[in-house]
Amino acid sequence: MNTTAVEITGLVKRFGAVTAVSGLDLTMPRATILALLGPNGAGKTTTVEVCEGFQEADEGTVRVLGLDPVRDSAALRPRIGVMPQGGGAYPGVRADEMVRLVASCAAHPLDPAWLLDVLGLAGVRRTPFKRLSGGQQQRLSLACALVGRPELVFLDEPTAGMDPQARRLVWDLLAALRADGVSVLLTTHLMEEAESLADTVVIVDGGRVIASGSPTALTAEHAEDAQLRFRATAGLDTDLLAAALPEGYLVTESAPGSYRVCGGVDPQVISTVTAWCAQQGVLAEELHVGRRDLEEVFLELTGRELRA
Ligand SMILES: Nc1ncnc2c1ncn2[C@@H]1O[C@H](COP(=O)(O)OP(=O)(O)OP(=O)(O)O)[C@@H](O)[C@H]1O
Repeated sequence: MNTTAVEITGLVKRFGAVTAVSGLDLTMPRATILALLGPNGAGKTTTVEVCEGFQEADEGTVRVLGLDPVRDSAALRPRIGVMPQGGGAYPGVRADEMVRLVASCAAHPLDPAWLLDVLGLAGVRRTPFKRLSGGQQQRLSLACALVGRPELVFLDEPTAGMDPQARRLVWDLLAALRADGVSVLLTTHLMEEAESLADTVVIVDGGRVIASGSPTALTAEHAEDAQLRFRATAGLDTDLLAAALPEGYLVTESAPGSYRVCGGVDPQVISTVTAWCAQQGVLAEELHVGRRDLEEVFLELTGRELRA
Protein backbone atom coordinates (compact mmCIF):
# COMPACT_ATOMS: atom_id res chain seq x y z
CA MET A 1 0.00 0.00 0.00
CA ASN A 2 1.15 3.53 -0.75
CA THR A 3 2.36 4.95 2.56
CA THR A 4 1.82 8.56 1.54
CA ALA A 5 -1.54 10.20 2.20
CA VAL A 6 -0.83 13.46 0.38
CA GLU A 7 2.04 14.43 -1.89
CA ILE A 8 2.16 17.93 -3.36
CA THR A 9 4.96 19.13 -5.64
CA GLY A 10 5.29 22.67 -6.98
CA LEU A 11 1.59 23.50 -6.63
CA VAL A 12 0.55 26.79 -8.20
CA LYS A 13 -3.03 28.08 -8.14
CA ARG A 14 -4.06 31.47 -9.48
CA PHE A 15 -7.37 33.32 -9.32
CA GLY A 16 -7.08 35.97 -12.04
CA ALA A 17 -4.30 38.31 -10.96
CA VAL A 18 -4.05 36.71 -7.48
CA THR A 19 -1.59 33.87 -7.01
CA ALA A 20 -3.10 32.03 -4.04
CA VAL A 21 -0.53 29.20 -4.02
CA SER A 22 2.87 29.71 -5.57
CA GLY A 23 5.05 26.60 -5.63
CA LEU A 24 3.97 24.65 -2.56
CA ASP A 25 5.56 21.29 -1.68
CA LEU A 26 4.26 18.98 1.00
CA THR A 27 4.42 15.30 1.90
CA MET A 28 2.13 13.76 4.47
CA PRO A 29 2.56 10.13 5.58
CA ARG A 30 -0.51 8.02 6.28
CA ALA A 31 -1.93 7.72 9.80
CA THR A 32 -0.56 11.10 10.79
CA ILE A 33 -2.04 14.50 11.54
CA LEU A 34 -0.69 17.44 9.57
CA ALA A 35 -1.59 21.02 10.51
CA LEU A 36 -1.35 23.81 7.95
CA LEU A 37 -0.70 27.12 9.69
CA GLY A 38 -0.48 30.50 8.07
CA PRO A 39 -1.75 34.07 8.23
CA ASN A 40 -5.07 35.00 6.58
CA GLY A 41 -4.79 34.66 2.81
CA ALA A 42 -1.67 32.46 2.97
CA GLY A 43 -3.21 29.86 0.64
CA LYS A 44 -4.23 27.15 3.12
CA THR A 45 -7.86 26.74 2.04
CA THR A 46 -6.92 26.86 -1.62
CA THR A 47 -4.34 24.10 -1.08
CA VAL A 48 -6.89 21.96 0.73
CA GLU A 49 -9.50 22.57 -1.98
CA VAL A 50 -7.05 21.45 -4.66
CA CYS A 51 -6.42 18.26 -2.66
CA GLU A 52 -10.18 17.71 -2.39
CA GLY A 53 -10.57 18.13 -6.15
CA PHE A 54 -12.74 21.27 -5.75
CA GLN A 55 -10.09 23.44 -7.42
CA GLU A 56 -7.81 22.46 -10.27
CA ALA A 57 -4.07 23.12 -10.01
CA ASP A 58 -2.55 25.50 -12.57
CA GLU A 59 0.88 23.94 -12.14
CA GLY A 60 2.44 21.17 -10.11
CA THR A 61 1.42 17.69 -9.08
CA VAL A 62 -1.00 16.67 -6.37
CA ARG A 63 -1.52 13.07 -5.31
CA VAL A 64 -4.05 12.11 -2.66
CA LEU A 65 -3.91 8.46 -1.58
CA GLY A 66 -1.85 8.02 -4.73
CA LEU A 67 -4.61 9.43 -6.96
CA ASP A 68 -5.14 12.62 -8.94
CA PRO A 69 -7.92 14.53 -7.12
CA VAL A 70 -9.55 15.81 -10.35
CA ARG A 71 -8.95 12.99 -12.83
CA ASP A 72 -9.57 10.21 -10.27
CA SER A 73 -12.26 12.06 -8.34
CA ALA A 74 -14.84 9.25 -8.60
CA ALA A 75 -12.41 6.75 -7.05
CA LEU A 76 -11.19 9.19 -4.44
CA ARG A 77 -14.48 10.69 -3.18
CA PRO A 78 -15.60 7.63 -1.17
CA ARG A 79 -12.19 7.39 0.49
CA ILE A 80 -11.90 10.96 1.81
CA GLY A 81 -13.88 13.10 4.23
CA VAL A 82 -14.23 16.84 3.83
CA MET A 83 -15.14 19.52 6.35
CA PRO A 84 -15.14 22.89 4.58
CA GLN A 85 -14.48 26.17 6.37
CA GLY A 86 -17.64 27.30 8.14
CA GLY A 87 -19.38 23.97 7.45
CA GLY A 88 -22.73 24.41 5.75
CA ALA A 89 -25.98 22.47 5.29
CA TYR A 90 -29.58 23.01 4.31
CA PRO A 91 -30.95 25.28 7.07
CA GLY A 92 -34.05 23.16 7.72
CA VAL A 93 -32.43 19.73 7.80
CA ARG A 94 -32.25 18.05 11.21
CA ALA A 95 -28.90 17.02 12.64
CA ASP A 96 -29.48 13.27 12.43
CA GLU A 97 -31.09 13.47 8.96
CA MET A 98 -28.00 15.24 7.74
CA VAL A 99 -25.56 12.62 9.05
CA ARG A 100 -27.78 9.73 7.87
CA LEU A 101 -27.99 11.24 4.40
CA VAL A 102 -24.21 11.41 4.12
CA ALA A 103 -23.89 7.91 5.62
CA SER A 104 -26.28 6.52 3.00
CA CYS A 105 -23.76 7.45 0.30
CA ALA A 106 -20.95 5.42 1.93
CA ALA A 107 -20.26 1.70 1.54
CA HIS A 108 -19.32 1.06 5.18
CA PRO A 109 -20.44 4.06 7.22
CA LEU A 110 -20.07 4.53 10.93
CA ASP A 111 -23.26 4.37 12.97
CA PRO A 112 -24.67 7.95 12.75
CA ALA A 113 -26.29 7.72 16.22
CA TRP A 114 -23.00 6.64 17.77
CA LEU A 115 -21.10 9.44 16.04
CA LEU A 116 -23.63 12.09 17.14
CA ASP A 117 -23.29 10.76 20.67
CA VAL A 118 -19.47 10.85 20.58
CA LEU A 119 -19.59 14.43 19.33
CA GLY A 120 -21.99 15.47 22.08
CA LEU A 121 -24.89 16.04 19.66
CA ALA A 122 -27.29 13.31 20.82
CA GLY A 123 -29.40 15.90 22.65
CA VAL A 124 -29.89 18.02 19.53
CA ARG A 125 -30.24 15.27 16.95
CA ARG A 126 -33.79 16.42 16.02
CA THR A 127 -32.84 20.11 15.94
CA PRO A 128 -32.79 21.81 12.52
CA PHE A 129 -29.34 22.91 11.39
CA LYS A 130 -30.18 26.62 11.52
CA ARG A 131 -31.15 26.38 15.22
CA LEU A 132 -27.90 24.71 16.27
CA SER A 133 -25.27 26.93 17.88
CA GLY A 134 -22.16 27.76 15.84
CA GLY A 135 -20.07 25.19 17.71
CA GLN A 136 -22.78 22.52 17.29
CA GLN A 137 -22.95 23.23 13.55
CA GLN A 138 -19.19 22.77 13.39
CA ARG A 139 -19.43 19.41 15.20
CA LEU A 140 -22.23 18.30 12.87
CA SER A 141 -20.10 19.24 9.91
CA LEU A 142 -17.28 17.15 11.37
CA ALA A 143 -19.67 14.23 11.86
CA CYS A 144 -20.58 14.45 8.16
CA ALA A 145 -16.88 14.41 7.21
CA LEU A 146 -16.25 11.31 9.33
CA VAL A 147 -19.37 9.19 8.99
CA GLY A 148 -18.27 7.60 5.71
CA ARG A 149 -15.27 6.03 7.51
CA PRO A 150 -12.72 7.89 5.34
CA GLU A 151 -9.05 6.94 5.08
CA LEU A 152 -8.13 10.61 4.94
CA VAL A 153 -9.97 13.70 6.17
CA PHE A 154 -9.50 17.35 5.22
CA LEU A 155 -10.67 19.70 7.96
CA ASP A 156 -10.61 23.45 7.34
CA GLU A 157 -10.46 25.15 10.76
CA PRO A 158 -12.40 22.31 12.40
CA THR A 159 -12.63 23.75 15.90
CA ALA A 160 -13.16 27.43 15.02
CA GLY A 161 -15.93 28.79 17.23
CA MET A 162 -16.02 25.76 19.55
CA ASP A 163 -15.89 26.08 23.31
CA PRO A 164 -12.86 24.55 25.09
CA GLN A 165 -14.76 21.38 26.07
CA ALA A 166 -15.92 20.71 22.50
CA ARG A 167 -12.45 21.49 21.16
CA ARG A 168 -10.85 18.92 23.45
CA LEU A 169 -13.47 16.35 22.54
CA VAL A 170 -12.65 16.87 18.85
CA TRP A 171 -8.90 16.63 19.53
CA ASP A 172 -9.45 13.32 21.36
CA LEU A 173 -11.58 12.03 18.49
CA LEU A 174 -8.96 13.01 15.87
CA ALA A 175 -6.17 11.39 17.90
CA ALA A 176 -8.28 8.21 18.15
CA LEU A 177 -8.85 8.25 14.38
CA ARG A 178 -5.10 8.54 13.80
CA ALA A 179 -4.52 5.56 16.09
CA ASP A 180 -6.97 3.68 13.83
CA GLY A 181 -4.86 4.56 10.78
CA VAL A 182 -6.83 7.57 9.51
CA SER A 183 -4.83 10.49 8.09
CA VAL A 184 -5.92 14.03 9.00
CA LEU A 185 -4.94 17.21 7.19
CA LEU A 186 -6.29 20.29 8.95
CA THR A 187 -5.89 24.03 8.82
CA THR A 188 -5.95 26.04 12.01
CA HIS A 189 -5.15 29.40 13.54
CA LEU A 190 -4.90 27.81 16.98
CA MET A 191 -1.29 27.21 17.93
CA GLU A 192 -2.36 25.02 20.85
CA GLU A 193 -4.30 22.81 18.44
CA ALA A 194 -1.29 22.36 16.18
CA GLU A 195 1.09 21.90 19.08
CA SER A 196 -0.94 19.30 20.94
CA LEU A 197 -2.35 17.36 17.99
CA ALA A 198 -0.16 17.51 14.90
CA ASP A 199 2.71 15.18 14.02
CA THR A 200 3.78 17.69 11.40
CA VAL A 201 3.20 21.43 11.30
CA VAL A 202 3.55 23.17 7.95
CA ILE A 203 3.74 26.96 8.07
CA VAL A 204 2.58 28.59 4.85
CA ASP A 205 2.97 32.22 3.85
CA GLY A 206 2.50 33.85 0.48
CA GLY A 207 1.38 30.54 -1.01
CA ARG A 208 4.53 28.60 -0.17
CA VAL A 209 5.93 26.59 2.72
CA ILE A 210 8.27 28.63 4.89
CA ALA A 211 8.86 26.04 7.63
CA SER A 212 7.80 22.52 8.50
CA GLY A 213 8.52 19.83 11.03
CA SER A 214 7.20 18.39 14.24
CA PRO A 215 6.08 21.00 16.81
CA THR A 216 9.01 19.94 18.99
CA ALA A 217 11.53 20.31 16.17
CA LEU A 218 10.16 23.71 15.13
CA THR A 219 10.29 25.12 18.65
CA ALA A 220 13.61 23.45 19.48
CA GLU A 221 15.50 25.22 16.68
CA HIS A 222 17.74 27.79 18.33
CA ALA A 223 16.74 26.24 21.66
CA GLU A 224 20.09 27.33 23.03
CA ASP A 225 18.64 30.85 22.89
CA ALA A 226 16.38 30.34 25.87
CA GLN A 227 14.19 33.33 26.59
CA LEU A 228 13.22 35.13 29.73
CA ARG A 229 9.61 36.18 29.75
CA PHE A 230 7.99 38.33 32.39
CA ARG A 231 5.01 40.57 33.01
CA ALA A 232 5.14 44.14 34.32
CA THR A 233 3.50 47.52 33.72
CA ALA A 234 2.87 48.12 30.02
CA GLY A 235 5.04 50.59 28.12
CA LEU A 236 8.42 50.10 29.80
CA ASP A 237 11.38 51.44 27.80
CA THR A 238 12.69 48.19 26.31
CA ASP A 239 15.73 49.91 24.74
CA LEU A 240 16.77 51.12 28.16
CA LEU A 241 16.47 47.61 29.59
CA ALA A 242 18.45 46.18 26.67
CA ALA A 243 21.17 48.75 27.36
CA ALA A 244 21.45 47.43 30.93
CA LEU A 245 22.10 43.92 29.59
CA PRO A 246 25.25 42.65 27.84
CA GLU A 247 25.58 43.56 24.17
CA GLY A 248 23.43 41.60 21.72
CA TYR A 249 20.39 41.14 23.96
CA LEU A 250 17.00 41.96 22.49
CA VAL A 251 14.05 43.06 24.61
CA THR A 252 10.55 43.24 23.16
CA GLU A 253 7.07 43.90 24.53
CA SER A 254 5.19 41.12 22.73
CA ALA A 255 1.80 42.25 24.08
CA PRO A 256 1.01 45.13 26.47
CA GLY A 257 2.78 44.27 29.73
CA SER A 258 4.36 41.04 28.37
CA TYR A 259 8.11 41.23 27.88
CA ARG A 260 10.60 38.91 26.26
CA VAL A 261 14.37 39.01 26.73
CA CYS A 262 16.26 37.09 24.04
CA GLY A 263 19.96 36.36 23.87
CA GLY A 264 20.55 33.69 26.48
CA VAL A 265 19.52 33.43 30.10
CA ASP A 266 21.76 33.07 33.14
CA PRO A 267 21.38 34.08 36.79
CA GLN A 268 23.08 37.43 36.10
CA VAL A 269 20.59 38.31 33.35
CA ILE A 270 17.63 37.52 35.61
CA SER A 271 19.13 39.60 38.38
CA THR A 272 19.79 42.53 36.01
CA VAL A 273 16.23 42.45 34.68
CA THR A 274 14.57 42.34 38.10
CA ALA A 275 16.92 45.01 39.48
CA TRP A 276 16.23 47.25 36.45
CA CYS A 277 12.48 46.84 36.98
CA ALA A 278 12.94 47.70 40.66
CA GLN A 279 14.78 50.89 39.65
CA GLN A 280 11.74 51.80 37.51
CA GLY A 281 9.54 51.17 40.54
CA VAL A 282 7.77 48.20 38.95
CA LEU A 283 7.56 44.57 39.95
CA ALA A 284 8.61 41.93 37.38
CA GLU A 285 6.04 39.15 37.75
CA GLU A 286 5.54 35.68 36.27
CA LEU A 287 9.20 35.28 35.34
CA HIS A 288 9.54 32.33 33.01
CA VAL A 289 12.64 30.88 31.42
CA GLY A 290 12.10 28.53 28.50
CA ARG A 291 12.26 27.88 24.82
CA ARG A 292 10.03 29.62 22.33
CA ASP A 293 6.52 28.34 21.88
CA LEU A 294 4.95 27.65 18.47
CA GLU A 295 3.19 31.03 18.42
CA GLU A 296 6.51 32.81 18.88
CA VAL A 297 8.09 30.77 16.07
CA PHE A 298 5.08 31.51 13.87
CA LEU A 299 5.25 35.26 14.51
CA GLU A 300 8.99 35.32 13.94
CA LEU A 301 8.58 33.58 10.60
CA THR A 302 5.51 35.39 9.32
CA GLY A 303 5.99 38.82 10.92
CA ARG A 304 3.80 40.64 13.38
CA GLU A 305 1.92 42.97 11.07
CA LEU A 306 -1.77 42.37 10.43
CA ARG A 307 -2.68 40.83 7.05
CA ALA A 308 -5.48 42.15 4.87
N1 LIG B 1 -12.26 31.85 -5.49
C1 LIG B 1 -11.35 32.83 -5.35
N2 LIG B 1 -11.31 33.86 -6.20
C2 LIG B 1 -10.40 34.85 -6.08
N3 LIG B 1 -9.44 34.88 -5.13
C3 LIG B 1 -9.43 33.86 -4.24
C4 LIG B 1 -10.37 32.79 -4.30
N4 LIG B 1 -10.10 31.94 -3.29
C5 LIG B 1 -9.05 32.45 -2.63
N5 LIG B 1 -8.63 33.61 -3.21
C6 LIG B 1 -7.49 34.42 -2.79
O1 LIG B 1 -6.37 33.57 -2.68
C7 LIG B 1 -5.58 33.93 -1.54
C8 LIG B 1 -5.45 32.73 -0.62
O2 LIG B 1 -6.71 32.48 -0.03
P1 LIG B 1 -6.99 31.22 0.93
O3 LIG B 1 -8.46 31.23 1.26
O4 LIG B 1 -6.43 30.00 0.32
O5 LIG B 1 -6.13 31.62 2.22
P2 LIG B 1 -6.14 31.00 3.68
O6 LIG B 1 -4.72 30.78 4.06
O7 LIG B 1 -7.05 29.83 3.76
O8 LIG B 1 -6.74 32.21 4.54
P3 LIG B 1 -7.63 32.23 5.89
O9 LIG B 1 -6.72 31.90 7.02
O10 LIG B 1 -8.10 33.65 5.95
O11 LIG B 1 -8.75 31.24 5.72
C9 LIG B 1 -6.25 35.13 -0.92
O12 LIG B 1 -5.62 36.30 -1.42
C10 LIG B 1 -7.68 35.03 -1.41
O13 LIG B 1 -8.27 36.31 -1.48
